[in-house]
Amino acid sequence: MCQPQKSNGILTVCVSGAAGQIAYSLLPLIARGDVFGRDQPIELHLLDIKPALDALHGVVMELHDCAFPLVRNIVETDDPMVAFQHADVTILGGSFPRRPGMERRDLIAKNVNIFKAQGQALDRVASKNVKVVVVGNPSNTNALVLSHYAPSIPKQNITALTRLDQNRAVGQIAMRTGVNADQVEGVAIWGNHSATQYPDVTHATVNGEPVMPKLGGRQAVAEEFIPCIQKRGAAILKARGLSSAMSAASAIGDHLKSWILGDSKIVSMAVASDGSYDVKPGVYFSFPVRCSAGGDYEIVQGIEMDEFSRKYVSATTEELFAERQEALELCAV
Ligand SMILES: NC(=O)c1ccc[n+]([C@@H]2O[C@H](COP(=O)([O-])OP(=O)(O)OC[C@H]3O[C@@H](n4cnc5c(N)ncnc54)[C@H](O)[C@@H]3O)[C@@H](O)[C@H]2O)c1
Ligand SMILES: O=C(O)C[C@H](O)C(=O)O
Repeated sequence: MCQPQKSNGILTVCVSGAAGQIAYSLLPLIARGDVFGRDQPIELHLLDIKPALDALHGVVMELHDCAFPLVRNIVETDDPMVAFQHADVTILGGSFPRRPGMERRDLIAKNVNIFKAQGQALDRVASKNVKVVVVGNPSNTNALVLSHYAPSIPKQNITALTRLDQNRAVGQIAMRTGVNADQVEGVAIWGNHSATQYPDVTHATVNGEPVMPKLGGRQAVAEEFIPCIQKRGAAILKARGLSSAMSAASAIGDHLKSWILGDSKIVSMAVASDGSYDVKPGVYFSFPVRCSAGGDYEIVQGIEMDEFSRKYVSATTEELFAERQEALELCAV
């Protein structure tokens, strides 16, 4: 069950980047009750930057036109202090996009400023029990910066989205083996939401049978399946001319539903590393987690990791610590 901070039982859900394309697919899912439950009334706090406020107002007009019974109030603003006020759940999609010629460091620099300001605002006005999912890229490192500037919010309440990568892996397995997606189990995403992520199928099954041979064995998985998932975002961008939005929104809904309402299945989320699987504390790293109702989760322990998997986990860990170093240097400026 959700535990709204407000005594009237209304859950305050903040969406940043609310005039953007992910929000356009996500807001109806939330407003209809598909994420937090069909009996959970909500107040929407929609945040975007000043130049996008007219577009945001158009989105709000459409939300009114949908006449969703669960939506009790809508706030539209360009001020994070207003948007995060009493927020129970915050979805952070607003970020600076990569432009041609930008180096990764430039992208991190632009986003450090955004997530610094948002972290400080969250720290001051959000519920101390707020649940945050960072979506804007580079999402794991943006989550780290946010957490750095929001010391009063427990680190475990801040997460970044890798459920899209998990869903992509499940979708590919289902397609390649000719089954429905719900017949696939045990896929895990490790590390960064980037091309170094490790979509791990070493323990995955289809109808209870190991997936690896069905995908053609380790070499085929290494040469075809893993790169397909790692580069799926770029492939969609190339095909659509826009980055993924419907699938991202659907994955955000899945992430929050598992986290807030609990899930009998193991799912992947980027969470604060705690030394599990030799990933030192200090980064937001995607692990397989088990979510219990009410917003608690734990990193699943004891998953056997062979040499094949260790190599990938080590590469994505290295990338995240390099991003951390760059971000913290920029924070110190
Ligand atoms: N983690 C994932 O799995 C995943 C998947 C897909 C997309 N993404 C990322 O999610 C982000 C949003 O994607 P989109 O397709 O909705 O982008 P979009 O460009 O359509 O929308 C982004 C919105 O954010 C707003 N914005 C920019 N700076 C802001 C700020 N400081 N505060 C509030 N709002 C701000 C923009 O005005 C815009 O309306 C991008 O960074 C994208 O790369 C992540
Ligand atoms: O927006 C992007 O760069 C791609 C996005 O993160 C995705 O995985 O689709």
